[in-house]
Amino acid sequence: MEQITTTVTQLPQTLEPRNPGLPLDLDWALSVQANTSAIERRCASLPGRRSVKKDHQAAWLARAISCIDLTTLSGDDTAGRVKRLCAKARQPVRQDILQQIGLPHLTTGAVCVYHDMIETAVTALQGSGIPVAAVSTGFPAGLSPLHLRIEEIRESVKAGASEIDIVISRRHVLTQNWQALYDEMAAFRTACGDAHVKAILATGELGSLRNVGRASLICMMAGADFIKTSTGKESVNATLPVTLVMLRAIRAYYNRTGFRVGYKPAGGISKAKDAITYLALIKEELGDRWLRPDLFRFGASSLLGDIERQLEHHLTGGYSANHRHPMG
Ligand SMILES: O=C[C@H](O)COP(=O)(O)O
Repeated sequence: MEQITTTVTQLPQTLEPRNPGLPLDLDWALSVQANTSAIERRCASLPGRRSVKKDHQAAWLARAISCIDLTTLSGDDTAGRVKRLCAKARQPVRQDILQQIGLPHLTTGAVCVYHDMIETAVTALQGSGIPVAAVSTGFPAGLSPLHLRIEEIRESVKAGASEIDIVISRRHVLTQNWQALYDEMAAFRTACGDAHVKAILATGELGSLRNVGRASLICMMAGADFIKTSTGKESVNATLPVTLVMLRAIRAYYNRTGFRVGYKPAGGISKAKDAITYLALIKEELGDRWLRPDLFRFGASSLLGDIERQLEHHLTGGYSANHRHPMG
């Protein structure tokens, strides 16, 4: 596969104007269809067809690291675990490896935590420029009262989160109540203020790829900065078919409005080779501009460990044991 051309250190930070959203265009949303068998065929051919040449592997893996929202979302999270995670975000790979690949200042894209851990993460990341993302709005089910979900966003922004990962009400999609979905998303966006908002669709619970495509468009119309597949807690999380549908919705939205919305697959992505497959699909569907942390993130708790092992293998020829790459 062709090399990623710019190195991570040369990447500009956020350049994009924020997506301001549009009035709800129901005709457009309802025109979205999804040919499931064609989508599945295209995705099935992808991992075998795309192979990254050895020389380019380190650049692709480094790019993947720069796009990780390094995540811990467990009921037993502690300040100690979050601090260790933040140290890992600051220095995701052994320093000698970072030196060898010429990226001594490589960091992850963000750290993603529950509300209670925001202040700990903000303090631990001070001076690094790494943003803190908080999951919000009654994550993962999103079934608490709307005014409390909105208040939760405000509290998380006040606590220092600069990115808010909201969950949509799946029932609005399942009952085709697109106006309610649009209004909810618009209210979440307003509550976020200057913080960027990622709309988690929980695609494994939306019933069909067509619903995924329609919900993607509606959330973008209501001002989402990113659309994200999953909470990581559904029984089916990020998949390539869902990714293809969401990327095409992002492309359609860009073609019509000129605004670039970001994409975040999340849940169950734990292997370096899978990360490269995702990057390759983004490159094919949206182009290089989307392969940067302001427009692309992996939501992942254990992907970094495997990438670190693969980088080490690439540079030394040997694999280290998993326990040498603890996450938190
Ligand atoms: O948003 C991130 C996900 O919750 C992480 O899921 P994971 O633990 O399967 O990597």
